[in-house]
Amino acid sequence: MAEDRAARRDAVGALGDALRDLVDAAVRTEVPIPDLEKAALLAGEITQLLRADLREVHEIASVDDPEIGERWYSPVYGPGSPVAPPMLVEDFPDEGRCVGRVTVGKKHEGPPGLVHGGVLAILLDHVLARSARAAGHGGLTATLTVTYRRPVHLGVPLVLTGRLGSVDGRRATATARLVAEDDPATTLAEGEAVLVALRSERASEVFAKTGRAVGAWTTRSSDG
Ligand SMILES: CCCCC/C=C\C/C=C\C/C=C\C/C=C\CCCC(=O)SCCNC(=O)CCNC(=O)[C@H](O)C(C)(C)COP(=O)(O)OP(=O)(O)OC[C@H]1O[C@@H](n2cnc3c(N)ncnc32)[C@H](O)[C@@H]1OP(=O)(O)O
Repeated sequence: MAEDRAARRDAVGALGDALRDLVDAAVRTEVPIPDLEKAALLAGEITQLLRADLREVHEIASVDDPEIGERWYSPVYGPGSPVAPPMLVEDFPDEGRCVGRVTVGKKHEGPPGLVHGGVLAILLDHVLARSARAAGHGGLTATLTVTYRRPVHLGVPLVLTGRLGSVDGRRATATARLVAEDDPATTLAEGEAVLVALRSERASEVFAKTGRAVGAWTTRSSDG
């Protein structure tokens, strides 16, 4: 069974890679109209193939692990998601820190040649929530403040560092910083967040439709 899931994860990741290539080509192509029309037909065939067995919207994917919050279709880091950049994240739980590495492409463009600010916000939100989660203080983002200091260019390797700040009952704070890999001294954007763990009874309500125990966003203590 474990082996089945590993094989399925490989296949999900391979499809994700292929679809991300497709999305990149789709948002950059200047081929003639008949080729666009042909591509639309071919894409429709792929859709039919995948629709043969679909989850409901609240259902958790068989490749996921909801207890630790590993999401194979996460729009931020999910290997299976065509819309994820995807960001690769390393956790340093003892230091309350995590480091994300990502290069953002054309599909996430805002101003010409620059990364969309909303996309920077989602990347910062992820490392903020994750630095707390990795240190055992998982919660939902209650507030998120983003400061955009310099334009961030497409196609440039970026490094995001999230750091857990204070913890007070179900509430934690975190800060994050975004830099270009080749210029780590210049801050491009910063994030600050308050993360609040759901009380367990509230979590049961919020995640009821998934039909599964979802531990990663919930307080595990009785401090609620
Ligand atoms: C696949 C292979 C790759 C491998 C990857 C492997 C692993 C990946 C693993 C993990 C990934 C990790 C993490 C990243 C994950 C996700 C990041 C995305 C995060 C989100 O996308 S998340 C969605 C958006 N988010 C919401 O959907 C929240 C909606 N909202 C609510 O659900 C409530 O609003 C809530 C719960 C926030 C509060 O509700 P509540 O009823 O529990 O609150 P309550 O009043 O009891 O307050 C309790 C204490 O929090 C304080 N407090 C409350 N609100 C505050 C605020 N705004 N500012 C300051 N303090 C606040 C109070 O002051 C009190 O503090 P005190 O106890 O000291 O008085």
